[in-house]
Amino acid sequence: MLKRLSSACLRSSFSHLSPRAPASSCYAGEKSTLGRFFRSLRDSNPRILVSGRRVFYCSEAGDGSDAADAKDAVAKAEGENAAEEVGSKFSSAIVPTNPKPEDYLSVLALPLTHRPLFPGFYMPILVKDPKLLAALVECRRRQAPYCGAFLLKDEPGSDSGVTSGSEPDKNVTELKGLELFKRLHEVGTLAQISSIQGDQVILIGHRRLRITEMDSEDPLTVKVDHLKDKPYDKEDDVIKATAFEVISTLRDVLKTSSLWRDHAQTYTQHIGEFNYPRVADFGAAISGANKLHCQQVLEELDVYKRLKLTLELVKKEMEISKIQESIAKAIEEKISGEQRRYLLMEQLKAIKKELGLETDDKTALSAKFRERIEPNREKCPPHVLQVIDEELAKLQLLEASSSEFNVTRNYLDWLTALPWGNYSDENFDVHNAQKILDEDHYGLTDVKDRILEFIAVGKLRGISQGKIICLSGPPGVGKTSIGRSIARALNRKFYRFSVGGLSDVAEIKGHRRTYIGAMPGKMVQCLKNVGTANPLVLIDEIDKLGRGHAGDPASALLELLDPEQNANFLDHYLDVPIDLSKVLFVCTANVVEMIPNPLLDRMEVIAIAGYITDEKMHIARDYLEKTTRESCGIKPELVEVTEAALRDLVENYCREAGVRNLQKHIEKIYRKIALQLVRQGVSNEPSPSAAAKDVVVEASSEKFLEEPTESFAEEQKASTVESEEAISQEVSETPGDNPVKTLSKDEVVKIDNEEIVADIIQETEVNTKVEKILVDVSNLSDFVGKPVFHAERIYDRTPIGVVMGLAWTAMGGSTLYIETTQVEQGEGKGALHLTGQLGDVMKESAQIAHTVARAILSEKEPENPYFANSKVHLHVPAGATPKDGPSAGCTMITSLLSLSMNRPVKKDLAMTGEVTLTGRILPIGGVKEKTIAARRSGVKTIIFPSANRRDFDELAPNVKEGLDVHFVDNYNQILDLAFKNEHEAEAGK
Ligand SMILES: Nc1ncnc2c1ncn2[C@@H]1O[C@H](COP(=O)(O)OP(=O)(O)OP(=O)(O)O)[C@@H](O)[C@H]1O
Repeated sequence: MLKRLSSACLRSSFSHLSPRAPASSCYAGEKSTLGRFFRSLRDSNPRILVSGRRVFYCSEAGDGSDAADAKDAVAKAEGENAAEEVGSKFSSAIVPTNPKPEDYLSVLALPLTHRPLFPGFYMPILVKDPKLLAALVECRRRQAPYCGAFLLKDEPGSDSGVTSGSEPDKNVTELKGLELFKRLHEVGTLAQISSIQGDQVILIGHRRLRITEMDSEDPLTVKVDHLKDKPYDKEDDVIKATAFEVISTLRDVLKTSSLWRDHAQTYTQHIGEFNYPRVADFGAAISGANKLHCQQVLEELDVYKRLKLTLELVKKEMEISKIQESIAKAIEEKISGEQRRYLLMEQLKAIKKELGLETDDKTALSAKFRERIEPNREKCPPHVLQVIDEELAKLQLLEASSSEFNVTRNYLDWLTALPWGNYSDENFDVHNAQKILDEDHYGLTDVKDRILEFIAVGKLRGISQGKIICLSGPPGVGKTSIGRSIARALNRKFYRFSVGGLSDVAEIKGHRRTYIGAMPGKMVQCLKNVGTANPLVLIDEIDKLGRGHAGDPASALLELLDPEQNANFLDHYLDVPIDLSKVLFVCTANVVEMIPNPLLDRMEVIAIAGYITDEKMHIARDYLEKTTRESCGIKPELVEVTEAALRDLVENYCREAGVRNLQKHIEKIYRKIALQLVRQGVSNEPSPSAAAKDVVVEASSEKFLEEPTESFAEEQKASTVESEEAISQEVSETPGDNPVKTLSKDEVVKIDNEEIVADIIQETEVNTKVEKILVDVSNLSDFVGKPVFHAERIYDRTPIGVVMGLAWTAMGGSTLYIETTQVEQGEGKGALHLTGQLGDVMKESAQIAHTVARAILSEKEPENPYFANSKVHLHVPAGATPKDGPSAGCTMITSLLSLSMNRPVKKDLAMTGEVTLTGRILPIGGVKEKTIAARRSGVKTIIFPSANRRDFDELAPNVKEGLDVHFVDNYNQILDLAFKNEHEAEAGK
């Protein structure tokens, strides 16, 4: 409680108690306080201490002298005036009228919740019980202002006594009579009621009391015995030493704890005479010890023991104050460090500003934006300049910490970062472009021609207009990489973004600026990124565009791509029209049919069908192998992949339309080769011996530089000889029979050191015997494993009822079989059963085929009732792959006829074509893919619809080479081709 009392509170209390003593006098410095303290201890005999005009009163001197004696002493010491003053002070603090304190044998019991009251000390308490308060007021009025102050015991079961300063009992005021009596500690203090203000009562402790019995209940009055300290020898050394130790510890604590200083100052002015018992009480009273420990001190009547108890308390306090000091110091250091930094930063800012090195944030920002736009001011459209100027003006008016400031700053950042009117110089040199395109890609003549045409038009017009080219084809045919190559050929910057799965329009058109974290769309990001207004933008996977709830991205792309609209493309974030008409857009797709129609309508589709074996061989040899070898860091002379191995790889391992899988296999081969080479000890880094030689040269040449002495030649000679020795040592240490060039001393001196070492390194490298790694058909499986099994060609010679068809998928073309077999036969049992995950169109196509086959059979063999009486099962392997489309119509008819006529079809024959009910053959798509797939499967004869002749004729000669292709209008023609046996065929020829 004492500790918790603020010094201000105490000050006010004391100034009230001793009105004549100036408040400031209570706050003398620490030195004077301790000085008085020591003096009072040294001069412990006089009971009244006179210090200047200040008088300290000891309420209960060790020998029981009273206040009247004190008054006399003061009168003697200071004369009348001083006596008067003391008297007036006494009248306001303790009223020494009859009866004397020791006459009080029955007193009002005042419960103290926090700490006991020590004799000679003040304690303000709050009395909430109105009856008790009235009784106290009455006591004062009756000139008998004494009561007993007793510490309240903790409620049984609570542990609040263990920790000092714990929450006081909430219901102390509710304790009355016997209940209260039982809760009081037996030993307490006779307290003078100094003043009562409202419910605040100020007590001054006088002497120790012990309760003997309860006198009356409400308010509680108790009968008491007055206690005296046990007699002790004032000259006893042990007591003296203990007392001094208490004092010295107190002094140490006072040094560190300002809180204690306040307490000490306050009490030393009012405590009066210091003797040993009083020192003990003083230490306990001002310590922050737990109330039970303080009560122990109060109850102890043996002075030595009391001193010892107090010493324990103050020592503990010392430790606490040390910890407090270290905590305070650490925190202070931290805070002062931060403050110092802040202060220095502020100073730095001010200095920079003063020197004109840095302006404030806003001005610096504005200057930065202006600087950015200045070089482009002429090229920048006026409406954009106007917006920039307006925003810059707005920025100056905004508070730097406001959110709008940030929005404006970000906006300006984007606006000024765009390459307004900044175009890269285009390459209109067709030959150069052709060279670049050929450098990067084999074949792809359609794409390359289209790009060259584009350049030619640009050259004639003087400017090139943005166009949308769409490259469609199976994966891995080089759509994305040719895009990059086109950009290089045109000398435009390249930017690629994929719209696969994109469903948010904001990705393309940006968010409105008002949203938190708003960003411009992909196109604006692209322009900022590339820094030119005419880049080549590759929009990948346009056929996989998502469809989201937040608008339709396809429509947003339309605005972006359409040359009619994109001259004024409006991004939501930027909110100023951007001219995208100079941008060249290249889109890629696997399936053109999946591209939204309005988009497709604006594109120029170039189909890349896939590669045949020869093309793949070229690509592998001239492009993939080269780049992979370089990326693996392998020198060409160290490895050889034979033609046969490469062909084996292409035909048996990588049979897909594109070359991505082939690329992966080649990478696999080269990775393994790299490992083998490293194991053999070949690396591109200099060998350790070469490194050692480097060191020798470095050391010697440094020496030459540092010490250009007269005897330079000799030194050079000497050091070179050294290096020569080192070199021959190194080289001779290398294993094997490498010929080592031994240099004579004269030679060495003549030639520059570096040259020698370079020569030797080169020679050792050349002479290092590295076995060239050969990848052949025989060891190909060591590098890429066994060839994967391809089920594409199931039959070497198709049995009856089985015919090979040609199909088109997003992965390229492929061959497939149509199989039919008879399930059962009987009068009128004719039916068709279909399996093989066929789509609706294919099912219908099968029904048509059944009908047409029946019609043809009845025409060819009128007496054959096969279809009328047989249930036929038609299956298209592989059963797990969904299939659809009408192009297998003619294959199905052929298969059904083969079954019904019990004749196999011609060997190595494949066909494709939609059939009508009347037997006419309609055109199909994917001629190139299908032809390539047929070649892959070893087909010799292909039947295509006549309408596809043009498509076939356009194919490269190497694709067509060696194929016997027939074009048909009517199914009857197929019948002739398919079932003509070999002899007939040869006779026909
Ligand atoms: N004609 C070619 N000449 C040289 N390299 C080629 C050729 N075609 C493809 N490549 C190489 O094949 C790899 C795969 O090509 P790319 O990634 O461009 O395929 P893609 O058609 O875009 O596939 P996807 O549709 O899956 O995106 C690239 O490393 C590319 O260089």
